[in-house]
Amino acid sequence: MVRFENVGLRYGNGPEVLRDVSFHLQPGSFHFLVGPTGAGKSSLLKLLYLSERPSRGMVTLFGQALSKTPRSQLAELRRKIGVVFQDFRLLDHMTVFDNVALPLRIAGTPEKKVQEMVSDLVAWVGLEEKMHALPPTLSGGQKQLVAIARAVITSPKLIVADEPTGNIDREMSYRIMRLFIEMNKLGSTVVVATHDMYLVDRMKRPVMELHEGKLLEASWWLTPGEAQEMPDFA
Ligand SMILES: Nc1ncnc2c1ncn2[C@@H]1O[C@H](COP(=O)(O)OP(=O)(O)OP(=O)(O)O)[C@@H](O)[C@H]1O
Repeated sequence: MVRFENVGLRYGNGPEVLRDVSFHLQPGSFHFLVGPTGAGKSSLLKLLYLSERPSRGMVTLFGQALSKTPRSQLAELRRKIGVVFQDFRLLDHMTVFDNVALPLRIAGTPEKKVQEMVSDLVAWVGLEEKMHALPPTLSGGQKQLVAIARAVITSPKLIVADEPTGNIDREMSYRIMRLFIEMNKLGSTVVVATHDMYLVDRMKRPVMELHEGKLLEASWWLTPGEAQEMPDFA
């Protein structure tokens, strides 16, 4: 599903912020990505959602080596990846419904199907009553639920979340993490970068740890089958 081999990343002429990063994610797996501020978590995620290209080494996504993928085909790969950011990145002048519908409309989905899928998904994240609200009228947690709905509306194979529960209270953080678990149980591979070690400890999912741009040995791994059997929280 995802393979990194001796990957390095530098911005411009700066120092390498990721060094010799190698790992393999199986389809349907769930991983936390942790490490101190500046360790390179966001940078690693940018490589995963194709916003940066590695300076060296090899990244393979969905069986396709990125170095051999022409730029024109990157958009197609990106459509298989759902991304969630700490700061939501919603369009404030568009309703909850229209924000969530955006990826479908860009893909040319027939409007009747859009209406059906978006209504179902907004209800699934628990925001039925806010369907026609504008993002600035929502709480931070509610905005994140909208951002997650938008990220998963196309059933992406890979979901990447960068600090999705930063600045969000504990109860809402659990609700958000449950949505990622649900998506994982439906087959998406999920990677969540976080500082919230309490959440990591309670969820007992495999952890990848970065330190000064190096990936430390992962302590343990779950097969996708084992992952399906896991309780949501310990
Ligand atoms: N666009 C950029 N240009 C230059 N340097 C960058 C850029 N983005 C990140 N860096 C540098 O790369 C290093 C890793 O940053 P990154 O944001 O990936 O770390 P992080 O682990 O996500 O940190 P945090 O937990 O604070 O979000 C840092 O030294 C940072 O200053």
